[in-house]
Amino acid sequence: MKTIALIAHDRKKEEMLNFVLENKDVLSQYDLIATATTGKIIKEKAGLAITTYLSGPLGGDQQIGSRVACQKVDIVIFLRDPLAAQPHEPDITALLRLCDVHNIPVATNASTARLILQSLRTKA
Ligand SMILES: O=C(CO)COP(=O)(O)O
Repeated sequence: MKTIALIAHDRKKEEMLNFVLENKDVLSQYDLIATATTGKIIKEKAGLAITTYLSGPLGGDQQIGSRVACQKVDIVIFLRDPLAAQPHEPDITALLRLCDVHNIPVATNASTARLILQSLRTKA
């Protein structure tokens, strides 16, 4: 089964939850992984099974980056907050870089994420 990583910064968590609820039918067919707080919200509010890693500022982006480097992640949906500085900015940059290194589709906003999921729907 293919794996999708879901990550959202604090001010993007509501948008992520709405996106997940909107696409629950597709997402439920994939293995889902997430950083801690994002995953907890998705588990509790959308009722989807999801493997969680550490919170982003504590190393979660790096953990997911290592899964990307090991070719264990097929799609990354990372709703970044472009208007707030993050203490772990280098980890975020590293994760996005690894997606490019390994040619993994990565969405950093909800519109792109919707387009990617649309392509999964047409494939199915
Ligand atoms: O900070 C994050 C991504 O950089 C997300 O971490 P949380 O899902 O734990 O809030």
